[in-house]
Amino acid sequence: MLLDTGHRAVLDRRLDAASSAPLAVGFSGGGDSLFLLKAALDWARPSGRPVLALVVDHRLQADSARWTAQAVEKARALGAEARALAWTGPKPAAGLPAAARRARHALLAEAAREAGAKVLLLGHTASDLAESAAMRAEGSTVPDPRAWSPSPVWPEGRDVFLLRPLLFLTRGEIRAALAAEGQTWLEDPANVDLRYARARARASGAEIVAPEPDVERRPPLFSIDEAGAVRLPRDIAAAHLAAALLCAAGTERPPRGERLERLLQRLRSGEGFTATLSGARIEAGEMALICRDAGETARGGLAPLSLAPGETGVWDGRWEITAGVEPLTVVALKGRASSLSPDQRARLVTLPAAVRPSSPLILRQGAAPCSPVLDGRDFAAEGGGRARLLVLDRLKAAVGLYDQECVT
Ligand SMILES: Nc1ncnc2c1ncn2[C@@H]1O[C@H](COP(=O)(O)OP(=O)(O)OP(=O)(O)O)[C@@H](O)[C@H]1O
Repeated sequence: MLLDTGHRAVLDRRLDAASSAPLAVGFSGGGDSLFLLKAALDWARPSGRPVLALVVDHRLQADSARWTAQAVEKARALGAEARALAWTGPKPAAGLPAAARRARHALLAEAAREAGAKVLLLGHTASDLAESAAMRAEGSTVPDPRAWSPSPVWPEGRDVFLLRPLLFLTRGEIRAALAAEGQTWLEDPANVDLRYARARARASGAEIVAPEPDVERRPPLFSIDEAGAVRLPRDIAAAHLAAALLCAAGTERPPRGERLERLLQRLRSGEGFTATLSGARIEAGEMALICRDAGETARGGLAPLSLAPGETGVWDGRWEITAGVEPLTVVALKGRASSLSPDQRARLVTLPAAVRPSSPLILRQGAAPCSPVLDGRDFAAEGGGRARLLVLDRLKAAVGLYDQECVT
C-alpha cells in the first residue's frame, strides 16, 4: 500500500488484534472500497485474520450482475473471501436512493453477522464528508458518515458496528495511489446521474474540510430492567434521550426536532407527567421511565412473530427469540394476563404497570404460555427456546459505551 494517512491507526484503535473473527468489508468494486479492501488485507495478514468482502448487487442496472461477479473475482484475487448479496425486494418509484441504502445496509449487516463478524468496514472518504455537508446546505437531512457507529438498520444491524477508516483521505488521493499501483476499478454510473442529490454534490466539487473529531459525550447513567424499560435522570442530553426512546421502543428512526425538544423541556421542568413519542411511553417521576408503548398495536406495532423449530427472529425490535424443538408464536401480553398462572401473575405485579402490556408472551401448542420477563430467558428446559433482550446492548452502543471491537 503506497499511502497511509492514518487509516492503520484507526484500525489499530478500533479493532481487536487478538480476535480471529472475520473482518467484513463492504466492497462495491469502486476505487474507495478497493483501497479499503487492500488496507484491510494488509492489516489482517500478519495475524491471519480472514477478510470477507461483501458485494451488494442492487439490481438497478442492466449490467449489475456482471459488475458484481467482477468485484467478487477481484476480491478473491487479492486474497479475501468474497460473497455476493442481491437486493431482490420491490424497488419503490419514489425515494429509491434511501430504499437502496437501507437494503444495502441490511444485507451487509446480516451477512457480516452470519459470518461471525462484529465490525463492517466501509470506504467513506473526506470527499463524502464534504458532499454530505453540501447536500445538507441544499436542504437534505443526510448525516455525516462517522468513523465508528452502530449499524443504522434495525433489527438486521444488531451486534454490528460500522468502521470507516478512510475519512482522512480524499477520493482523489485514493485514486492516485491506486493508479500508481496499476490498479483498476469500476465506476458506478449512479455516481454521475445528476437526478441524485449525492451525484450533484459530487459534480459541484464540494469543498473538503477535515472531519470533526468524534465528540465523546459522557455516557448517561441509566438502568434497564428485565422487561427492557429504561430509567434515566431527568436532566438528560437530547441525543441520549433520543437513543433511549429508540432502544426502549425497538424502532429504527430516532425521534428528532420539535417533539423531542418539547419532551426534553418537560423533563427539565420537573413536572410529573406521562407522554408517548415515537413508539415509546415516558413516565416522568423522580426519574424518567421509558418503555415500549403498547398502544402502538393500533399502528401495527408489537405484531405477532411466528417461528419454526430452531428458527431465530426479532420480536418488536426488542427481543431476539430462538424457537426450540416446537414452533412458537410471540405476542404482546396486552389483554392476555388472564392466561397466566397465579405464580406468573404474582411476578407480573412486581413490574411497573406501564411495562406489563408490551412484554412478550410465548405461545406454544399444548404448553402453558410463558414470558422471558416472568419465567427467565432460557425456556429450553421444556423444549421451548431462548430469548435475548436487545435493549441494553443497543443502548450501550448508541451512547458510545462500546467504542472498540473487543468490548462489543
Ligand atoms: N454495492 C455495494 N456493495 C458493498 N458495499 C458497498 C456498495 N456500495 C457502497 N458500499 C460501501 O459503502 C461505502 C460508501 O459508499 P457510497 O458512498 O456509495 O454510499 P453512501 O450511500 O454515500 O453511504 P451510506 O450508505 O453509508 O449512506 C463504500 O465505500 C463501500 O464500502
